[in-house]
Amino acid sequence: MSADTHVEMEMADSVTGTWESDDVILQSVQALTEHMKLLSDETKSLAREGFTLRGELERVASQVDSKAHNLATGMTSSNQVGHCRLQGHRSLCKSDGGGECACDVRHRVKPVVIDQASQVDLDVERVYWNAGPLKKVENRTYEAQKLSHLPTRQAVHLEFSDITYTVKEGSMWSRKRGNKTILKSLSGRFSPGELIAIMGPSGAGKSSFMNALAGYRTHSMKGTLLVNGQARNLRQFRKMSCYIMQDCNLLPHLSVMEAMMVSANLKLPEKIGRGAKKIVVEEILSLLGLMECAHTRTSKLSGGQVKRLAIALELVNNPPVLFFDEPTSGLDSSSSFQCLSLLKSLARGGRTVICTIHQPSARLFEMFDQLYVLGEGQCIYRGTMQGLVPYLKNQGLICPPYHNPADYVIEIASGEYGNLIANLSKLVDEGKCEEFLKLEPSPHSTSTNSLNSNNSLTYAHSNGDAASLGISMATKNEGSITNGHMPSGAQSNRVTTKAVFKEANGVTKHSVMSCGDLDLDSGHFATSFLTQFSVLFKRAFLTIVRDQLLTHIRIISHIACGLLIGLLYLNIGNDGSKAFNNTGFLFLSILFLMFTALMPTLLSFPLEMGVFVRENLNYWYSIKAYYLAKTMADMPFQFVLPIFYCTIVYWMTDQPPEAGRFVLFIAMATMTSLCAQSLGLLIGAGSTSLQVAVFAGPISSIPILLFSGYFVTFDTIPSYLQWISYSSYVRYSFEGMMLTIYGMDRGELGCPVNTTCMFHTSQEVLEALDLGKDSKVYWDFLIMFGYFLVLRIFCFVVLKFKVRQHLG
Ligand SMILES: Nc1ncnc2c1ncn2[C@@H]1O[C@H](COP(=O)(O)OP(=O)(O)OP(=O)(O)O)[C@@H](O)[C@H]1O
Repeated sequence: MSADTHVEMEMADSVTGTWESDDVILQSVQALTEHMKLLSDETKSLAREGFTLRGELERVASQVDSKAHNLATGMTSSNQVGHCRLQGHRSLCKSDGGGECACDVRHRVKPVVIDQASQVDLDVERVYWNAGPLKKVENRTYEAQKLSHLPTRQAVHLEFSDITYTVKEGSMWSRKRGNKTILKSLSGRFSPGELIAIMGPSGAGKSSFMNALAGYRTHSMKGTLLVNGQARNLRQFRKMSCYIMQDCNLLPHLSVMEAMMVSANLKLPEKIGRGAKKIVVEEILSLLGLMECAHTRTSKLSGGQVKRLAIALELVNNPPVLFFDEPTSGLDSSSSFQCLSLLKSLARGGRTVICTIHQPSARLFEMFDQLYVLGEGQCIYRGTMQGLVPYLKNQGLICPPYHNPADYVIEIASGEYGNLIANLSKLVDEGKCEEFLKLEPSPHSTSTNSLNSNNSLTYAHSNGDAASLGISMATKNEGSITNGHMPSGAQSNRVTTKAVFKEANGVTKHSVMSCGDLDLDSGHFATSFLTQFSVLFKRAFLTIVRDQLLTHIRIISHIACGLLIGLLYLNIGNDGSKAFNNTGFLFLSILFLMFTALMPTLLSFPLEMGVFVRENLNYWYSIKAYYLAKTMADMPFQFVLPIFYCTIVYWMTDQPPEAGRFVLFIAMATMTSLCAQSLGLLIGAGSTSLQVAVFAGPISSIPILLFSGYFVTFDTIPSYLQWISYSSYVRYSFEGMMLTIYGMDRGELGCPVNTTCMFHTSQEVLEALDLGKDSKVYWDFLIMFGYFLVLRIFCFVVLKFKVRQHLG
């Protein structure tokens, strides 16, 4: 194949052509086969030498052996190795084993100039798919690296030095209050394309370290953190990275596809159409094995699926840096393996993948490329997974045979072999680990290896290949980003453009994003405030409609309790002998409306807080957009439900049959409900847990009810406590309702024959409850509206505070 070949594919569904053998590919396959055999021999000899994990190595050796054999067998049938001559152009399609070949072409690929070396690499990859025996091997790892429709991103190198994190210890009032240093002068470098594990015993500082790297603990953190050679800009960095927490908080009432579309609509630029976003979403879902449950509600997913969905949600905008806090926690060994395989393939795609891990099994441990081992907040080893055992051996710490090296290093970090942490940390500082920093091929990484033009075994991420994996790598070959410096503005776009063309040149990579679609360098959100609001409003509305607790039970209870209360106080509204009962009915109605608005909010909002914090920290949207959407989406229900209730009870209890009074009654009821819900939001946002919220909600209602003027009239309240009465919104609600029913010159009340009536006029009822002539319904309404606004503003401030707290 000559250099500078032009390749073009036409848009078509399925086309056939003539199959041709290709000597270049045959040569490449032969070379690859030799390498696989070599690898197999090396693995076998390692196993023979009694290297740790003997069984595992032998298994790998036999697998490599059989793959090499299969490949060699596939090669003997020359018609399976070659090119499809299609519509006058050479293309890379499947052979049917005979002279015909078929091609499923879905996209137009612009003509691109390709060089011979990269074409050889690509052809070899094709052979993996075309050669009969190998085609049967499902290789999700390989697939995971592609993510061809994701926006292209620049790879990110993280470099940190002298990271120190100190917290205040002891209570605020204690004399013994002092500082505790959790992270002690940590330095290192994390590169793209590698799966990095932060390991250490419990309390070693893994989470604190990752928080510091991710930018979630910045106030008490000291040290330098460079992103592609430049000081980290926190806003930019948060936009280009994502943090997947241990507890994957998801909204339970959305399906997997709906949740993904919300993510796509918020994280991808607005100019990208819905169809294109759907392609991105479907690609990620099928890659992560979630396509089968695309229409399943997230509450019905298994633990492993929840983890994968949490990853999928963040992958939408293809962040080049991924942080995972204990990604395997709560998963069985098989799901843990799958989860780490996925992370590894994401790393192989050019991403920088960093996870904390407690104590991985030998099988999981082997999957990591780089380790950063912590003990008491100090680094005791940093280097490759393979380098750990030799390094420790150099220090006189010999890992016993058949012992998991991960367990061994954790035992060392826990002090089981004496207090070695200070010494080991000193050795790391002296650079004794440096020789173990270089990544060497591991038996498990065969799927990510490819042949370069020199036919030497290299990692996929070590040259331009990474561009075809969705992330453009900052390597020596990349012109202006030679030194790992992140280019800005046009320069950045140029690099991305190059990557996109490389994709086109590649096999079937067609990013639906055009270059420059993603403005990574700005610290702004991907979408405008209006888009954020509309996406979040739709999501919140859908969630409320589907939420049985919040909506279905509330609708039923408003109707059922309305009927029950209506029957209990049937036809008493105009009876002068039952005026006290009628005031009881009004107060009971307020109580009912108050608690039916307060309790569901208290129960649901703290659970939603986790989702909000995660999404906000991962830079999906602004707090303002979320809060406004959440508040507005609930508004229709806050109007409709009191209308249901009031319509039933007002007429059943025979209140004055006047339209004006009826509308005012509904208005006061709605405002009561809104105030109660706002209080619920405030308590829910401010509470540290659901239990605290459920306790604090009803307790906070006690003074509000006590000072409402129903149990104790205003004049009876001691003067030094009367101010509390002004802060009780129920006081205004009750007063407003009383004035609505008995005020506005209602006149005489009915008095049945042969009955002694305590009250003959409505004015007498109002005076009995200290509701003087100067009380006005509209004032009560306005004060409640002000109360509602103040509570909502407080809630917003609390939400902001909570996010700040997380940012440390
Ligand atoms: N805000 C804080 N105030 C006081 N101590 C803290 C604070 N945050 C963390 N620590 C302490 O710092 C140490 C490291 O905590 P960290 O959560 O980072 O450990 P870890 O290695 O992630 O532990 P685990 O594996 O158990 O989650 C612990 O001893 C913890 O108690």
